[in-house]
Amino acid sequence: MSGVKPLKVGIAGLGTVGAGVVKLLDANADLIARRAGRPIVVSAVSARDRRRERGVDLGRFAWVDDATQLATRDDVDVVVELVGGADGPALTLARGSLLAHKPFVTANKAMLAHHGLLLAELAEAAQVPLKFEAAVAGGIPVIKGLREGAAANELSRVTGILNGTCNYILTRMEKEGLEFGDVLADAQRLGYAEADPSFDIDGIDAAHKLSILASLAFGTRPDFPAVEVQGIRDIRLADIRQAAALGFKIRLTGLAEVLGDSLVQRVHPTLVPVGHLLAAVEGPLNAVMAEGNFVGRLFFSGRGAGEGPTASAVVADLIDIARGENGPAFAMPAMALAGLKAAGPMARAGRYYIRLSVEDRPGVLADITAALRDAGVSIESLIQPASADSVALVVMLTHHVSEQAVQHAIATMESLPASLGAPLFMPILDADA
Ligand SMILES: NC(=O)C1=CN([C@@H]2O[C@H](COP(=O)(O)OP(=O)(O)OC[C@H]3O[C@@H](n4cnc5c(N)ncnc54)[C@H](O)[C@@H]3O)[C@@H](O)[C@H]2O)C=CC1
Ligand SMILES: N[C@@H](CC=O)C(=O)O
Ligand code: NA
Repeated sequence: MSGVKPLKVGIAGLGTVGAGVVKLLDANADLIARRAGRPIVVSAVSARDRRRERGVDLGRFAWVDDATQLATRDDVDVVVELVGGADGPALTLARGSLLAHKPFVTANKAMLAHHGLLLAELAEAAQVPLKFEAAVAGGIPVIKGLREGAAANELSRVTGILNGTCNYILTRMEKEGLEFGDVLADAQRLGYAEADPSFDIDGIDAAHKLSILASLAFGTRPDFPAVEVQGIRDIRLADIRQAAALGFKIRLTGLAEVLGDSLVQRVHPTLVPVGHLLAAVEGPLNAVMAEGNFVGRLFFSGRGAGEGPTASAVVADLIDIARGENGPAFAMPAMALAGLKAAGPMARAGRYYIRLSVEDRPGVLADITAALRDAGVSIESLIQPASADSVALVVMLTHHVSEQAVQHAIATMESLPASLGAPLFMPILDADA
């Protein structure tokens, strides 16, 4: 491909994803050049520690101590940000690159969830692409799928498993009978977890991604603060076993849908019927389901975290840029994105799983059932799994009720003298949802 100008890439961040991008560009260089119409080469890199062993030869690239300088270097045509963090150097680099009219690629969902609208506006003003396929569901081409493949459809709902770390933890608990804390370190070692893993396990990472998906799907401004979030920290092995006995798996799901003139955005551990597509999503896999008014149901699945899959998505964006593609970041021009009010938590209804720990003594079950009756929550089944010592676990599945009623019953149950901590509740996904 002599005579063709290569696309010169500056990479900030050489951790799991950054090193993966260098390896992939090396390994598939010829194929990528044929598909992109020109070679894609790394010209300059920046990271915190120059000497760290990363399994790649960095001697060929210019080393830049201050990553934000990549934005203005003549040997950089496109900037790839793989540092992380909603603000700080990542945001400075993003703004600097777009203001310098350089295409910008990022895997940073935290930054996009907080500043996506601003960055989209800057990209449009500069008429350069802002690309972030890696930011949602790692290697799965779901951004492209919604932004381009489903662009002709009105989308009514997006549901998904959006965090590989949580899915990996829940699956290993389920298959190996391990407790939550036993598995987290493995997820970190395998490169799935965020630098601060509480972003994963507390559902914040999934919420970042959900707010990006909602914007793409519904033509709304990314609204991360409006996402209602609960993570998996309180899920015990006993919940997973009980759910399995009742025909469910526990998955951390994200749901976004437009209800009238308001937007539901929610991340919550959920009971998924074993026959449902999302129940088969295991380990670090992610999945996204979207409903279009002409295409029907779309189901995307694949690896949502880790070096190879995430690098694959970053390089796909670079190939688009090398080809000259430059569509709007969030499927329509930033100024056309609407602001929808958040649907209140009390607008919801469905079936729920409730688990509480109580002192094992006479009269407690009667108090629990009274709390449910007074709140108007009707119970489909109540189970008291065998438990040790003087602590009893009580597990209930409700009939279809309002979440407001469930929350009311839970508040009463928590205040009972025999209560041993905050009850856990999880929505149950409908089999055909
Ligand atoms: N690991 C994964 O599976 C996925 C990660 N992401 C996102 O990709 C980004 C990078 O993630 P990882 O590679 O996992 O993180 P990491 O922690 O492995 O790597 C971060 C890199 O940034 C460098 N860095 C930190 N501060 C810097 C600064 N001021 N200037 C220059 N370099 C700096 C570090 O030295 C390191 O090389 C994050 O935004 C993350 O949310 C997205 C999808 C999947
Ligand atoms: N920490 C994230 C990485 C990918 O986005 C996850 O576990 O999904
Ligand atoms: Na993706």
